[in-house]
Amino acid sequence: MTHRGRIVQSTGQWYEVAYAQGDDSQTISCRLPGRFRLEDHKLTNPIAVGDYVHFSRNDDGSGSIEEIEDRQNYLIRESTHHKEGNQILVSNIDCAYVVQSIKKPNIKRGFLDRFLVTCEAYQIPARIILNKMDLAEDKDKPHIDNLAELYDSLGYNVLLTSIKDEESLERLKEDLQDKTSVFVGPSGVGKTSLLNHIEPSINHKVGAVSDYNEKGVHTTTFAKLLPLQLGGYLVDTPGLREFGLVNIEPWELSLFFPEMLEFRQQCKFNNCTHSHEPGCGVMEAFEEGHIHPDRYDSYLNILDSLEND
Ligand SMILES: Nc1nc2c(ncn2[C@@H]2O[C@H](COP(=O)(O)OP(=O)(O)OP(=O)(O)O)[C@@H](O)[C@H]2O)c(=O)[nH]1
Ligand SMILES: [Zn+2]
Repeated sequence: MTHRGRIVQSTGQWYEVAYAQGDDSQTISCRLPGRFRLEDHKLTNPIAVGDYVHFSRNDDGSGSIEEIEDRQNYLIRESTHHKEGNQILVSNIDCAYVVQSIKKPNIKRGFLDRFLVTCEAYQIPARIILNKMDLAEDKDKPHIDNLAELYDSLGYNVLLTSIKDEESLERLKEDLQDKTSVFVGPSGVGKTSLLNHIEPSINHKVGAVSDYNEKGVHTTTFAKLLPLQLGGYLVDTPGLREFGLVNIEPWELSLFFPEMLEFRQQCKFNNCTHSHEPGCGVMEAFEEGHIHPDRYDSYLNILDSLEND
């Protein structure tokens, strides 16, 4: 007889699997039998935190993983152990939140757009958190409103938060309920602070540099799923900062800009990069004001980095 559960943590050899036991949630340490082989040779791990699995119980109280369900999506990073290949960091994510602060540090549009492209490429729904709203002055507000309007119109919900504004945190909690979510964003924007307010039991150190040990050496860390009292999980993975755009060809980039989809079909060349080609539907749409100049600018910047890779 097998049971269904979800991997919430891993040491590389053992997998902690959470499963429902009546109304409660339990965990069991499981091993992955050697017969599981990598089918996709670009990946270095056959199983990842976030995977839904079926396991059987052993006499000693441990479990054996019998089956891994197909993944809805996953985030990868280039493996640090293997020269080639990517490691799945975490799978089955319902929503990725790109966290930025409106001040200290300022909003980084480049980071934001790059990350949204990554989410589109990995088929992970994305939302945006603009944090530290308590630092906004009256003169900043029109700019913030414009930004929120732009990204909302592209299908990325924008949440305005401050750890000093309880109401904004309640809205965020409602958003997170019963979902598996991940927070990403530059250093210092308040990711840890937000997590601590949402789930005080997590109690991470604010301002801690979690990615590196005291000597500044990168430490290999596996992702974890932190259960939320309100239902759902938050992904805790320091390695997320390094993850970038893997395997995107320059001509594909516009597939991940929702506002370009309609216009790219009108391009004369089907491998058009919308940067210099004649008969380009995207450039025409930009000139007619259908694509925001800042987004087109981000597009060109990312294209440039893909072409020079
Ligand atoms: N004014 C204000 N300060 C905040 C807010 N949220 C976080 N901070 C402060 O911003 C600083 C950085 O917060 P962290 O939570 O460590 O930021 P982080 O994004 O987790 O940073 P890394 O761990 O480096 O990625 C701390 O001094 C927090 O107290 C907010 O809403 N308003
Ligand atoms: Zn084009």
